[in-house]
Amino acid sequence: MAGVTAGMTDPDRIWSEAALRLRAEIGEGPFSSYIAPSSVRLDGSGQLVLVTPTVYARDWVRKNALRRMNELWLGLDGLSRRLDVRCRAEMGSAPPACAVARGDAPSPAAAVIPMATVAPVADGARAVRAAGLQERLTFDTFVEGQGNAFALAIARQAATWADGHFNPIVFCGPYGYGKTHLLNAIAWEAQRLRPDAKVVYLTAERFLSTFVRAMQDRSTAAFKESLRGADMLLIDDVQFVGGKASTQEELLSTLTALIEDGKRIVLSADRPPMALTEVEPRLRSHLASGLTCPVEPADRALKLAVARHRLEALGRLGVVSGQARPDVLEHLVDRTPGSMRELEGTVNTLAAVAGARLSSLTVEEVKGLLGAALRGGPDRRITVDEIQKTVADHFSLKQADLLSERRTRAVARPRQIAMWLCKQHTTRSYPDIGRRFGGRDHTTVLHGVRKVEELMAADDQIARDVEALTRKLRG
Ligand SMILES: Nc1ncnc2c1ncn2[C@@H]1O[C@H](COP(=O)(O)OP(=O)(O)OP(=O)(O)O)[C@@H](O)[C@H]1O
Repeated sequence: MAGVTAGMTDPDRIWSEAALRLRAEIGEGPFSSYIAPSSVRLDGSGQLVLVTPTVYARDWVRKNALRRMNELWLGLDGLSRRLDVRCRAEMGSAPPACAVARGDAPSPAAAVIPMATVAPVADGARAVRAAGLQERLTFDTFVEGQGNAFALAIARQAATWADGHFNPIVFCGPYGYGKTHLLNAIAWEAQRLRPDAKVVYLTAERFLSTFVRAMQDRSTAAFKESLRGADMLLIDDVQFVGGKASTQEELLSTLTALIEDGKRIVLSADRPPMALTEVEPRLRSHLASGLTCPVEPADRALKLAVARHRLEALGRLGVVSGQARPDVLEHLVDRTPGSMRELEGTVNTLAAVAGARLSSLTVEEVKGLLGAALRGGPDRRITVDEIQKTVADHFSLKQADLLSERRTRAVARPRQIAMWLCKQHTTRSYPDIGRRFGGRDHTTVLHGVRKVEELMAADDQIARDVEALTRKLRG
């Protein structure tokens, strides 16, 4: 995990690193067929795009690698940009990303990202370890506040491998307030303190998909071995194993084996373990047997501190210069409803539009620059009901259609969009959203949210619908 620079901005370097990891994960065959012949470029609107040689390759990437590629990219990119994928015929003669993203004049001679120089594939163990860890998420970048002070203290302690470590430690709390950040920070720090230890971080979804693939390939022994050799195992969003009996069983036996061997387990979930009703009781009680550590939603003071911190980090990367005025920061925070994730989005947008002018910007100018992005008032809460009504109205449906069993695309797609909006604009968990959509399972919601994320990158009409709905909801 060592040797990678935190918060890079040069698309060349980000892509070399992201591609290296992707190659280790998807294997040499698909990588050399679909990814290696592709290059990262900027389109006319400043969007970073992976350009594939053919339509077939584009569709393959979209279906099999885009999501993961974006996770890897986001983990490395100091500007939190996302990658789209298009085929060469759709792009015309867009310039290579490296020149434009740095703000240089686009140079026709600038090379596309040289895939041939991607370093050799990492060994399997390293790939498991590094998969999904984000360079930016360390203790240095985590801001302490009232709602997270206890969690931060426990996380720091866990990272030191101190004796008396509760096993497992479960960080729990609503979406977007720093659980993933803490798990990443623990993993980086623990690995820094004991470079020879095997620190394994993965999301529960990754646990699930890797396990399912291992069952299909009849390679579960290798899967078990890769996890059971861990000195510290961190699993993020553990609620997502709910409902899958064999995966839960596998997780339970992994946890028991590691705990018996005195290895460290750190998990995160959107609720306290005993409230994870979709998780099998034996696993649930194992999860609850260590220390449950809440990560509370941030108050205004913490949000202000995080916004300031983020702008300072962007300043160090040369994206902005100077500091924002305190009233500008307050305006930003008060007009950005939702979690830290939404706040980071607004801060990034401000940084991108303000650049060198940041310190001189007034609230009025920020309103002018970010108008549409900042319409949410300080006390405005968007509800699931409101989202359902707005979406139904937008697509000329009835609210009841969204809650019904109907699966035709004309109903299913708006339903998925409504689910995605609920995840973005409310603090409700996946199971909670599922219940509000006619008692659907949380995996259906997760699938819907993912689908919309994929479609937004691939389908302009969906992106426009989502944008229009977001505008309507923000009022
Ligand atoms: N205290 C904090 N200091 C700095 N950044 C923070 C803090 N809390 C959250 N963030 C940032 O907010 C974003 C969302 O946080 P994170 O992904 O850790 O949330 P989460 O609780 O894991 O959400 P989910 O349940 O969806 O996984 C991240 O980019 C993270 O760096």
